[in-house]
Amino acid sequence: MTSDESGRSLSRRGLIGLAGAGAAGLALGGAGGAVIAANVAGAAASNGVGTVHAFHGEHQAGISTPAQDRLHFAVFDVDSTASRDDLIQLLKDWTAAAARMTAGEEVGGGADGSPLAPPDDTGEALGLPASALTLTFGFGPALFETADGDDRFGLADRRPPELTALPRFRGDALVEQLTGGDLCIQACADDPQVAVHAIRNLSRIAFGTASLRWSQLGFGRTSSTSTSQATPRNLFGFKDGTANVKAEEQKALDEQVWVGAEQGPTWMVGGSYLVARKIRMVIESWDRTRLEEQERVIGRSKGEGAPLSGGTEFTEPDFHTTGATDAPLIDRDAHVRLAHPDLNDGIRLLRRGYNYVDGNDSLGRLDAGLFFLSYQSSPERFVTVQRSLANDALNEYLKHVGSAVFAIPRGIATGSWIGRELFR
Ligand SMILES: C=CC1=C(C)c2cc3[nH]c(cc4nc(cc5[nH]c(cc1n2)c(C)c5CCC(=O)O)C(CCC(=O)O)=C4C)c(C)c3C=C
Ligand SMILES: [Fe+2]
Repeated sequence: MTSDESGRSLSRRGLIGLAGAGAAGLALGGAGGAVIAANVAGAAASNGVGTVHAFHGEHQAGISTPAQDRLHFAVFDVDSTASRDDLIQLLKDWTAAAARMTAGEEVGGGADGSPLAPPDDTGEALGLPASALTLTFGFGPALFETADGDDRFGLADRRPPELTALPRFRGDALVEQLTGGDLCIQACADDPQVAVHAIRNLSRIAFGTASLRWSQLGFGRTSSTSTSQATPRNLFGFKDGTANVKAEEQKALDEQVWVGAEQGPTWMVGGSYLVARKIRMVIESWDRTRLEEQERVIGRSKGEGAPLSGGTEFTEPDFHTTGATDAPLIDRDAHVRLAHPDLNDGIRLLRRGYNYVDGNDSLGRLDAGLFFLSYQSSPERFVTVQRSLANDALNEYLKHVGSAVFAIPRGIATGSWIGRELFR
C-alpha cells in the first residue's frame, strides 16, 4: 500500500485508476508519485513501504538486485501440442503480465470484468504493493532440443553450447519430478502472497501451451546480493552469503556472472546461466552435532561467521595457518575451503538461494533444506565448484534431490518480449 498527497492509501487498483499506467502518473507528487514514476521511467524506486524494480533493462531483474525475503520458483514444460508460434505468443503474454505485476499493477483488465468470463487477474494481490517483486525467466536445454533429438521449435541450432543437462555428481539422490524442465520463472518478493500471485497468474496464462512441471516455495533468503544487506542465516544456523558476489562488485559481475559479447550468442549477452538445486538438509542429525564439529564442517564460527583462521565475518580465510596439532585451522574438508575461489580456478558464483520447509516426512523429520540458486556466466563454473565439494564434510548432512539448469536471456527492452532475439 502507498499513499497520495492527501495521505489516502492507494492499492494496485487505486494506482491503476489514478495513473492509467501512463504519463498521468508523473503528475502525482509524494510517495505515490515516486512509485508511478518508476513504472513510467523504468528506474527502481522505493517509497519506504514498497519497492518497485524496473522490469526493463540490460539485465533481467532478480539476479544482482537485492535478494528479497520470499521465493516462488516454477518450472514449466511446453505442451507436446504447442507450436513455435504458441511458444512465442506465451512469451509475449508473460512479458506483458510480468511488466504489470512487477509494477504493482493487476494483470490485463484486472479482477473485474464480464461476469460471464473469468477475470484477467485472480485477485489475491489486490491492495498489495509491488513488494519488490522480480520475475526472472529462463530456458532449459530441452526447449532447444528434446533428449530424443526432437527440434520441435526450430531452435536446435540456437542452443548455446554451454547449455546442457548437468552431469551427475557424487551423492546425487535426484527425484525425477524435481529435475529439468523447458522454462523457468523465478518470482522473488518481500511478500509471499505477491510472489505466489505472480506464479499463479503466469501459470494461468500458460494454460493450453505450457504446464507446471515442478515448483518450490522459499522463505528467508540465504544470501545477500548487496553490501547494503545484512548476511542472513540458513537452516543450519550459519551466516550464508558472506563471500557472495555483490551488486557493488561490477568487475566480478562482468567476469563471473554476465555472459560477455566475446562469449555469445548475441541473445545471451548480458544474460547469465541459472543452476537450481534442491538440497535437503538432515536437520535432526545436525542439531545433535557438537558446536565445535558444526564449525569445523563449515570452516567458520557460528555466531560471528568469521573464518576459523581468525578475524571477523569479512576477514579473508587463511587456509595455510595451522593450529597446535599441525592441522590447518580451516579443515581440509571444510565447506568454505572446498568452495573457495582459490581451489576453483578463481571461480565465484552469485548465490541467491532460499530456505524451504515442505512439512515433515513419515518419521517425523522436517522435510527442509536449502533451495540453492546460483547465477554464473557458464554452467561449467557451477560444475567445477560442485565437483570440488565431492569430499565436503557437509555432505554427511545433505541430500541433493532436485536439479535444473537454465539460460537466462539478457534483459528485456521496452516494447520487446522475453527472448525475442532467440526467435529471429
Ligand atoms: C556448488 C556450490 C555450492 C553448494 C551446492 C553449496 C551448498 C551449501 N552451502 C551451505 C552453507 C554455506 N556456504 C558458504 C559459502 C559458500 N558456498 C559456496 C557454494 C556452494 N554451497 C560458495 C562458492 C561459498 C563461498 C566460498 C568463499 O568464497 O569463501 C558458507 C559460508 C558463508 C558464505 O560465504 O556464504 C556457508 C555457511 C549449505 C548449508 C549448503 C547446502 C545446503
Ligand atoms: Fe555453500
